[in-house]
Amino acid sequence: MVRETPYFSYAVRELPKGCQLCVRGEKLVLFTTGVCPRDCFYCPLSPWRREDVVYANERPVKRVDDIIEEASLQEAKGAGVTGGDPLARLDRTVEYIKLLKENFGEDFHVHLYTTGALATRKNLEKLYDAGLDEIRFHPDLFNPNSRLFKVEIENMKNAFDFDWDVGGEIPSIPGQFEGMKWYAEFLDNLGAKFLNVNELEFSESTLKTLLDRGFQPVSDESAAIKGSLELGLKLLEWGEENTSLSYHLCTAKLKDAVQLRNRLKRMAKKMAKPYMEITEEGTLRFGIAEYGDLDELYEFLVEEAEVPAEWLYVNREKGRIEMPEEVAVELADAVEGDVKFFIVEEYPTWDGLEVERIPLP
Ligand SMILES: C[S@@+](CC[C@H](N)C(=O)[O-])C[C@H]1O[C@@H](n2cnc3c(N)ncnc32)[C@H](O)[C@@H]1O
Ligand code: SF4
Repeated sequence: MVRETPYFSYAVRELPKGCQLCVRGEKLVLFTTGVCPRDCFYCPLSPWRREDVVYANERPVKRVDDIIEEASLQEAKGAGVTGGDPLARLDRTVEYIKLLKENFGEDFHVHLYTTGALATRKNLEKLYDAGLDEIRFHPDLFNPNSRLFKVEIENMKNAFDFDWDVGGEIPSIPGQFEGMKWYAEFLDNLGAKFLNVNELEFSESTLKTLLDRGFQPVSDESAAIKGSLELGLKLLEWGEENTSLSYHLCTAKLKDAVQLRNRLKRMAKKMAKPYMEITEEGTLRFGIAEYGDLDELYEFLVEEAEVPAEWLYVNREKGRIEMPEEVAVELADAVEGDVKFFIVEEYPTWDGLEVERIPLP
């Protein structure tokens, strides 16, 4: 039976270990390069992420310590190594896997996504020796006449010489059932453990291409593509009968509502300053005051408005003074002039993305 998980996704048999940690927000997302030998029409990466850049979650990585710091803040129990194709910068990827294992121990679970184009036996051996626990292949399945597809499929066979979990991970593309079935059978015959299927989503950079190809979003509020989820479910039903693989159909809703929220909540506990409230969604909520001269504003708030200094934090980078929500509400009522007060909600992430701003009268 295909079962619905508590995370708005669907599964047949056991969830891969990498997914079990990811849905709980316990996986660091380690993007080791945007470089990739492929050019999938559905590639979600923005143009600046297609470059040779490194990120740990949303944090740009300048030094290896940035990776350790981010993983510690998140209290991560593992990492998903992604890209691009992490094998396009193999030495860097190997170095980071070793670093994580050295700092957080052997049990820190690391899985990696790859096209397979560069998965020679020698390269896989380096990843295995670094401690990689799980590898997921995404070959050019929807372009089966390409030269790369043949190389990727050949290379995948090398992965079965090592004692780690091997699986596939592909998007569910409406109209491509035959290809997806073929891949499930191929994996099953090789002795793979699982096939993960992702509900297809558009991103800013692919919306036009997907619309031109006749795909439609499921609604105005969602990035998911119509028919992808249903096709994924059909594959899971077929796969349960015809293969012995485990399947996980990862939905757009899981990524937004569960995985991201759980990761944010873990981060929020570490990032929240005393005057910030952690919301149900894992965002940080607090009050702010904005005014041209922050020093003048600070002096006014402490001396004239008699706000205890320990309730205030001058954030020069963002040009504002931060405080508890209730204090901002009271001050907005009492203070006249050009000072502007707001309640804001931000992600507890490195970039502190603002998701809500309520002006106070
Ligand atoms: C974002 S990629 C990262 C690793 C690598 N770039 C790749 O494509 O395999 C991870 C997985 O996302 C899936 N994916 C790629 N494009 C997608 C899209 N537009 N919507 C949903 N899933 C997608 C693929 O199944 C892929 O294995
Ligand atoms: S393999 Fe991944 S990164 Fe590479 S083009 Fe395809 S979706 Fe983009």
